[in-house]
Amino acid sequence: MTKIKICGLRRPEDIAYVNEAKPDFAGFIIDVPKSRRNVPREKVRELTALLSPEILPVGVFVNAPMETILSLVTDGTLKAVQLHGQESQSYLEKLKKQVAVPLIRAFSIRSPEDLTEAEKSPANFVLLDNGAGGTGETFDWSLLSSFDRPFFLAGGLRLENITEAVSRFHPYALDLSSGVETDGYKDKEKIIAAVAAVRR
Ligand SMILES: O=C(O)c1ccccc1NCC(=O)[C@H](O)[C@H](O)COP(=O)(O)O
Repeated sequence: MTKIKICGLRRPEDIAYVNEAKPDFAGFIIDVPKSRRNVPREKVRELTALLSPEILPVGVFVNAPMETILSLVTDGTLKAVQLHGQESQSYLEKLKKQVAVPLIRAFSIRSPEDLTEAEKSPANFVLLDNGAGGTGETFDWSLLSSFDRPFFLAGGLRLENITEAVSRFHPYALDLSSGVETDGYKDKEKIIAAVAAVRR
């Protein structure tokens, strides 16, 4: 069954919402000041401590120093890591040798060549997204027709299009952020409805 990740959690209320909805993954945008969903690394520990143990906390990083990631993985704060910047393949391979948690590499999909790159990635999972992340916009899904590895589908997913996304592409997981927000904040009812729709 397709899994679901709710990304961009930053308040204790957001954690209460996901604890009720029970998605598979909860994403935290860590040390990315340009994002309105930014959570400083010191606060991530407080938030993940409130998270229900069956939900996997994922740290989302943009060109972060590797030490930041290592400290949050080795102390058990994060159970998966998503690289959403311009991290090189050697950075990813070095990190992979040092952590035992799954690595998710994000790709911005604009052309068939982007998908070819994603297919070759040494990451445990790839996440196919639109733009730099958290844009609330889909990419051209028709490009996905021959994509051939398990993937997280991201970018502009919301209640109105997740059923189509699951039935057309059978992704490993869906990743939602803007689509489960109202006025820039996570919306409990939208989160609950999205998780229920994917589980159906
Ligand atoms: O959400 C952000 O603000 C963000 C900023 C910088 C890097 C990544 C970011 N989000 C990563 C995610 O995994 C989002 O859930 C994904 O891009 C989908 O976002 P949306 O289109 O808003 O559903």
